[in-house]
Amino acid sequence: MPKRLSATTNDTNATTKRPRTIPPSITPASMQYTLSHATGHLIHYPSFFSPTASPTLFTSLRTVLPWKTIPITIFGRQIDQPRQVCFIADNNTYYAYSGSGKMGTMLPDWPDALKEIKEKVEEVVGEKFNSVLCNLYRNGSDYIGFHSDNEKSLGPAPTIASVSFGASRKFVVKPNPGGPAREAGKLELVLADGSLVIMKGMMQKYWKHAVPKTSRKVGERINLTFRKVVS
Ligand SMILES: O=C(O)CCC(=O)C(=O)O
Ligand SMILES: [Fe+2]
Repeated sequence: MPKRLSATTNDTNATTKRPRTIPPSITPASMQYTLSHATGHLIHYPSFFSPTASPTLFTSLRTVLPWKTIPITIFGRQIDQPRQVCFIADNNTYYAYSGSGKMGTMLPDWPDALKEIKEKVEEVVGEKFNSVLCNLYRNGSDYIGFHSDNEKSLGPAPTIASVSFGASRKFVVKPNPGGPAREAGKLELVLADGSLVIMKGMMQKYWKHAVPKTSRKVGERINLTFRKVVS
């Protein structure tokens, strides 16, 4: 019998068989999820940035970052991504994902707000990042479909730190059908303003994640995914 999702907060250790939705009202310092057979690891800090710091950071990132609608090529066809993005990285660091083409930094220097966030995140993660892929979800129609951030350039077990500002959106994690975690359930989190999610270990190999569309009337959301491109 495979082990199911186990969720560990600061003082509880719970195992569940059903998909879990963690409402944003439950805000311990961190919630850790070991995703079946230790095939992946997800740590959720529902309120990593304070409610006073987050709106200022949102405004700064919304203004300073060069948001773009970037077409991707899927099966030879070009389509616009259903959100705006931008990529900021150290010089000579390049990244490409599912048909995006090779991207270099879209600004010559890291903006102060981004530098401040990166340093705070690096401190808790205990690793350094050299790039960030930023997403702007303009409303509930913007989304990111199920995918893994499993590009070779990130190495075999990448650590990705994902920070969210603005509107709360659902973040869904599910196991790959053929993988060792296939019998585990879905995990659903609500990623609120100021939250941090760290994904590491075999997360990108055996699991997929998504931010689905919503018919709820939601405002803008900015998400930053800090990454370390290794090759
Ligand atoms: O918006 C999010 O929370 C997830 C973004 C994401 O998965 C990605 O950029 O790879
Ligand atoms: Fe992702």
